[in-house]
Amino acid sequence: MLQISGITYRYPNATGQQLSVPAFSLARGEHAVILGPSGCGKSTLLHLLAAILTPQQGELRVAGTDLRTLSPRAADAWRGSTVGFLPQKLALVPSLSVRENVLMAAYANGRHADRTRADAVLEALGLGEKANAKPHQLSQGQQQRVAIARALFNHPALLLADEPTANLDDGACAVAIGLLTTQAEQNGASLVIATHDARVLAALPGANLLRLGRTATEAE
Ligand SMILES: Nc1ncnc2c1ncn2[C@@H]1O[C@H](COP(=O)(O)OP(=O)(O)OP(=O)(O)O)[C@@H](O)[C@H]1O
Repeated sequence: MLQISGITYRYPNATGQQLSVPAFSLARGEHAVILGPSGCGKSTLLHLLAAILTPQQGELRVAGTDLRTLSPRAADAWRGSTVGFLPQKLALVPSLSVRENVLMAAYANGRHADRTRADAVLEALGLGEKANAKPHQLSQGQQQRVAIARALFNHPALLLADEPTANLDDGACAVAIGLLTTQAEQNGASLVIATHDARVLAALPGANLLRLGRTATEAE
């Protein structure tokens, strides 16, 4: 599903260190956790895996596609059919209903807005009653579930989650990780979570670990 070999990335005009990612691979249906301190490049790596950014060096294959070979247009099409993204800031549109927020995944990829599928995904996430509500009428946890529904809408092979447990208490953290793993499994997707939250590791003992920016303390 995912093969990384010797990739590096530096933002244009950036003065800081470039991101260097160790060799890593992930089989279909497996889970991975990208770990590391703030600023080490976890979000940047998720953007590389989603073909939003392109590495300057190295090999990066996701779901059989060599991401470096994609034109920007082909990358957009590939992302729409292959990747579900759960951003740290959920980016729900306040003026749209919960159902319409989920359907945005279809609009964004030029697909048919399948209301029945949107409602089925919302139902599976326990939000069947909330389809017509606006995001501000939902709790934080419910809003995150809407964003998970939106990420799953296009049947992605790869589900990427950026700091999904930031600002959650222990109970909500366990619920969020349980939801992500269950939904990834039910949808046949591989799950990659970027985090600096040790609770995620504890909740996913079988996950493959990819450590970035290892500090001396962590290395001990
Ligand atoms: N668009 C950008 N242009 C230039 N530099 C950037 C850009 N985005 C991020 N960076 C820099 O790249 C480095 C990695 O940032 P990134 O957001 O990937 O880290 P992170 O590990 O996800 O951090 P956090 O845990 O705080 O979210 C940081 O030094 C950051 O300042």
